This record gives sequence, structure tokens and C-alpha cells, in this order.
Amino acid sequence: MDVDGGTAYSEFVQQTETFLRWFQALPGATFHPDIRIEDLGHRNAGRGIIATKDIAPDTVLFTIPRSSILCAATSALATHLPSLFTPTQPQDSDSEDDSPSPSPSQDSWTSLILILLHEHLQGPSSPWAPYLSILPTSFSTPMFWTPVELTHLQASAVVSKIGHAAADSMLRAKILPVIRAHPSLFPSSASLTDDALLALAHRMGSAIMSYAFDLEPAPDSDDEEDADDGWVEDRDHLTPMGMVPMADMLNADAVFNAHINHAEGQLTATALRPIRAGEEILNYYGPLSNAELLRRYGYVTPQHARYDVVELPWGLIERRLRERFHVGMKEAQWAAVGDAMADEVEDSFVLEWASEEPDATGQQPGTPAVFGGLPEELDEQVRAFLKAVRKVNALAGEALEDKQTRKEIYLDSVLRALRDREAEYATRLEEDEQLVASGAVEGRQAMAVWVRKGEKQILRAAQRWVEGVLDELRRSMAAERDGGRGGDGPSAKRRRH
Ligand SMILES: C[S@@+](CC[C@H](N)C(=O)[O-])C[C@H]1O[C@@H](n2cnc3c(N)ncnc32)[C@H](O)[C@@H]1O
Repeated sequence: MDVDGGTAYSEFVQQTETFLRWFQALPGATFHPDIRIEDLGHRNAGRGIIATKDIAPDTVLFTIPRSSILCAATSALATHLPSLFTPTQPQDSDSEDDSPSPSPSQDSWTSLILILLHEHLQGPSSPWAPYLSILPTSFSTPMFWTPVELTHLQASAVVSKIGHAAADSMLRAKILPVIRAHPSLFPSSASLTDDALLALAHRMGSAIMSYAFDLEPAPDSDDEEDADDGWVEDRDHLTPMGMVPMADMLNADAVFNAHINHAEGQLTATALRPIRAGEEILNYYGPLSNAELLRRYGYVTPQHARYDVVELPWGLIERRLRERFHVGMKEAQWAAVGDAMADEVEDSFVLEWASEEPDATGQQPGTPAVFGGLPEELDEQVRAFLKAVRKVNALAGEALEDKQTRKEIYLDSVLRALRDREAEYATRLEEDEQLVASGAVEGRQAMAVWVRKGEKQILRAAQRWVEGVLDELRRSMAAERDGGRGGDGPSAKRRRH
């Protein structure tokens, strides 16, 4: 996030002070005297909260009364337009392209965008004005990157998940018609063009993406069992969301020292372990890959690399599998294989490190993340593919009767697909590692290098893993063949000893 790129430092400090005074004046709010909001712009981290003295575990760092959370339950917009805030079922994504109606139904996501727009356009008369003034006006999420900046992400699947066009059409369909139909609730909106309003709605949407919380029900509510933790995670658009002043001043990492607890009348931030003077107070956004952290929040950290993932498309594997049967398989038979599998095909498979979650004090296990194996679903899909091949082609089927042969074909094809996938990236892993180590890149390019480096590291580890299993398998197949020859020379097994 670029915190107010053009705002003078003194204005930045003044906004922080005004916000803190506003927060401390809220009935029921507390802010521990041994913490401070600080400008962390020097390391592109915006504002953050720092301990000014040593802090003991379980210390309450600050308390946010639920009445100060900006959400459908507190904003005046919901009383002006109650019909828009009646919970609706989520709509499938296709319906977002429907032509706009003057009163489109809202979900928790779009209703919070409308609430933020309503409050933002009230200017100083919004009860949340001092809080809104410290929200960012620009973001580092890839949604706002230039085409050249996006090329640095190379073959990362995150590029296809940015969704600018889908967000555009959703905002045009659900947000603009409401504003145009109720200009008095969105002061000065009448003087804004559709494009200007759209840009503002994007800004609010991005603020929600990186600042809003899923609001857990109060502990005594019936829904308590379903309560999820903290930050916006799922996007089913049913869980109520809200902007939680001060809780969202905390930066986050996969090694962290604070937690937000959702109690009945208030939310509290508490220390999970001793925090030393000068240390930053950090929250946790969950076991997110750096690609996902970048997509939602616009930053990456080395600690999140253990949660990196890479997608291996089925198309690459299938192509390599087909090569193993080029003799005797006609196009029509491949089509029959495709038909036989039609209902069960996954488009891609996620490869990840076998990595534990942080412990209850926010620390990572000492063990390094290792590659634990291929996903079971991939194994099943290849099995279904080979079964279909056996069904449509008797000749190929004969070769597939042997279980070890089937496994060899599976592993060999996956290995080649992994190499193909790695080759889709424009630079080699070693170059990226060198770029990171040398510090030769910065800003968005550096974040992109972290993302693609992490993905390639999994691809490499997966290749090493498959090579190991494949070597062992081939040795055992050779030993069996040699053994089967009835003792002409030493068996492969014996040769190894
Ligand atoms: C909830 S806000 C945290 C407060 C924010 N730094 C601010 O100035 O308002 C989340 C945003 O803070 C930034 N952020 C959070 N954790 C970070 C970290 N560990 N390193 C860099 N930036 C971080 C990202 O821009 C993210 O989108």
C-alpha cells in the first residue's frame, strides 16, 4: 500500500494524532499507554503499532467497542435504505454481469462498499471521518499494477485471479445504480462522472479487501459455532463484514504476537507472548501464500513463503500422459477418454509445502517446510485417465495391466509436466534467488520476484521428490525384469549392494 503518496509527512502525523484522539474518545475504547502508532513508510508498511515498553503476555493492547465498527449495523445508510441491507443469498458470478437494475440486491461485500462511499462522501460530518482520513487512497495490490509491472509475475497463477474486469462490472451493476438513484445519500456524487465514481468504488473495495474484518457473532449468539477467525477470508459474501478502527492499524505476518478477540460488546487486541520495547505488534491474516497476500493486501513477507503454493494445470500432465500412448491411439479414442472423464476432471492441482500452522503464541515450528508429496486427487485423476485409456484401447490397455508400469507412466508424465510448468516462467529460479539476495530489485518488482521465486521453489522440490520416487521404482522394475530372466547375471538388486 502506498500510504497517501503525496501527503506531506506532517499531515500524515497529524492525521494519526487526530485519529488516535478520536479513537480514545469513543465510549468503551482503550489504548494501552505502552504502544504507539508509528509511520513505517520507510519499509513500505504504512502505519503500524509498536511497543514502547516491554509488554507481558495477555496484556490487553486496545479495546474497540462494537458500536464504533463501521458496518451495516452502525452506519446511517442502513436506516435510509433498509431494503438494500436485508441479507440475500450469494449470487453466482455470472449474475454479476446482469444489466443494472435501480435497486440491485446487495451482499455483505457490496453493502460495505456502499456504506464506505456514503460515509466518505459525507466528508467531515461522518462520525468516522478521522478514521476514514487515514485509510489509504492508493494500493499496491496487482489490481492497480501497470501491464509492465504485471509481467514481472511471469507465469504465476495470481495474474489470472486479479479480476479487474469482473470487479468493474460488479461495481457498475450493483453500486452505481444505487448511488445514482439516491444522490442525496451520497453527497457530491451527482458531480462525479461514472468513471470517477467507479474509481472511488474500486478504492473502497480495495480498502475492504485489505482492512475489513469478518465480524464474528458475539460469543452468546446462536451462530457462535460457525464463527470464523479475524480477517476477511472467505468470499461467500454472507458473513457480515465491518471496518474495525485501530484493529486494522496492526500490520501482520506469519510470525505474530497479537490476536483480536471478538467479545460481545467489544473487540480486544491482546498480546500472545512477551513483546519487547521497540517490537512491532503483529496480527495474523492466516496461512496465505505470498501470491495471495499480494493479491489481497499488496505485500509479501519471507515468513509467508512456507505457505506458498503453485498450480499445475491438468492440461500439461495430460499432454505428457498422451505422449506415452502415441502409438495406436486415434483422436476419436482420445475424445472417448475425455468423455469418460468429463465429470471428474480438475483443471489444475495445487502443490504446496507440508507446513504446520503457527503455534498458539504466534511462532512458527522450528522445522523447515518440506515438499511432502503430490496431491491425492492428482493420483486419482491420473488413475481415472489410465483406466479410460485401457477401456478404449485394448493394445494400450495390455501395457497398463502392470501396476508398476502405470505408476511409472504417472510419475514420468508428472515430472515432465513439472518441468514444462517451470519453463513457463521467463527467468530461472537461480536468477530470482540472485535478484532477491542482491537486493537489485525493489517495490512491486521485488514483490513479484518473491512470488515467482516461491512458486518455482515448490516446482523444483516437487521435481526432486518425483525423481526420487521414480528412480526407486525404476530400479525395482529393472530388478524384477532381471530376476525374471532366470539368473543371467546379477540382479539389479544384487548389483546395488
Ligand atoms: C489492515 S492494514 C494495516 C495498517 C496499514 N499499515 C496502514 O497504514 O493503514 C493492512 C495493510 O497494511 C500493510 N501491511 C500489513 N502488514 C504488512 C507487513 N508485514 N509488511 C508490509 N506491509 C504490511 C499492507 O499494505 C496491507 O494491505
